[in-house]
Amino acid sequence: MTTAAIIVAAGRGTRAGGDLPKQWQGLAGQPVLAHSLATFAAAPGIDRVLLVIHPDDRDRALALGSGVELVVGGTSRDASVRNALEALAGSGTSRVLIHDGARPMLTQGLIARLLAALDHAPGAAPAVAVTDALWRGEGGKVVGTQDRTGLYRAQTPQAFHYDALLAAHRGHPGGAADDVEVARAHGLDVAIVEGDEDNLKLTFPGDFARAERLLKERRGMDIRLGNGYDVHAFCDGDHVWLCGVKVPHGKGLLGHSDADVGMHALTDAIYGALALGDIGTHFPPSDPQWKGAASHIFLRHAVEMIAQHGFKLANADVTLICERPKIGPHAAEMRRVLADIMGVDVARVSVKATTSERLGFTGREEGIAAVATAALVSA
Ligand SMILES: Nc1ccn([C@@H]2O[C@H](COP(=O)(O)OP(=O)(O)OP(=O)(O)O)[C@@H](O)[C@H]2O)c(=O)n1
Ligand SMILES: C[C@](O)(CO)[C@H](O)COP(=O)(O)O
Repeated sequence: MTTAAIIVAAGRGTRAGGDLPKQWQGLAGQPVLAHSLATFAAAPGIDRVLLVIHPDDRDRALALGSGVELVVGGTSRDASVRNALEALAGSGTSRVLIHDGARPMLTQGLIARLLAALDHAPGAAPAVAVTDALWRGEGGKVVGTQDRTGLYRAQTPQAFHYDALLAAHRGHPGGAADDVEVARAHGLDVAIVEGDEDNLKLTFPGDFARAERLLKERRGMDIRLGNGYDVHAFCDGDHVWLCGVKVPHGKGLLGHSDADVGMHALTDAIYGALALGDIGTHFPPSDPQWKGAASHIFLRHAVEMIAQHGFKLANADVTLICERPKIGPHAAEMRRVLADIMGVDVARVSVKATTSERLGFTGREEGIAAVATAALVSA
């Protein structure tokens, strides 16, 4: 039995506003769509995932990574679903789950309930019973009440036997609100499965804040720790750059960039906490544009990555290892500069130093080493 998930994401999200269609806007550090894609990708019983996109969004969709099959959508939701169903024709698909890309909060539990329900019905869809009183309104006044008995709020994913839903779509004139409407027009029974109050559809701008709150609650506290280590050799010169501060010294530090060993270690600690490689991954030394570059460019990039991945910096600790120059007189300024670049309170940034008791390359004053730790917490 082959089961495909179809995520419809070809709409323009006009009611939600924003610079991008709602399904491509950021939510907890990722595009909205990435949340439901990840849930389907990890769900037992789901064999394929098709993402239905607007032609303008192809590059964004490709950037989501491999494993997702792209289908171009139509000018209405039901046309978008139909395109994906047709793309599956002849593939041996037996069951399909149709999901709004604008509903990032779906759970594997809901997917499992729907698949189980398909054993007993050609269609199954989640819904939440209406619990509030219902009114009719006119001109800002209540003009009547509506019996709420037997009323439900429809959600997605909506699950069907594939052949039956394809036939239903082929026979439908268009204009349906959802696939349950299309299926019922074709005479299919659709079982109501317990929905999830949190499985909201992002429709208006305010819905993003609610989804963000719910996702944070669901994830709980996530803590990431990274370490960084760097060494630069001394060369001729009259100053060194350490943690963003120009320190007068009888030698300079040799490096492709400004050789700020402390800032490099800190930058690598942040990349490490996010499992994003190191400075060389993002700013290859083979690339001449980074020759002599100020290291705050690297640190700023790493800090941008923190926010993009849904974290914030809890604290950072840098230790410089050298006999000279003496760091103590500059440590407060170094902390201030680093905190400023990272946009955090200076109390969250520590810079300290140690000698290596004249042992090793730092003891022989051949160079300076630095180690750093960065702790990130979910934002
Ligand atoms: N031509 C369309 C229209 C809608 N959808 C998708 O259907 C889902 C539910 O639709 P809705 O919330 O109405 O999204 P939009 O049409 O994008 O929103 P709006 O009506 O505010 O423009 C969304 O994931 C949307 O991307 C689609 O794939 N193709
Ligand atoms: C399919 C749906 O999500 C069910 O609630 C909904 O009908 C689609 O969104 P729209 O706002 O009605 O276009």
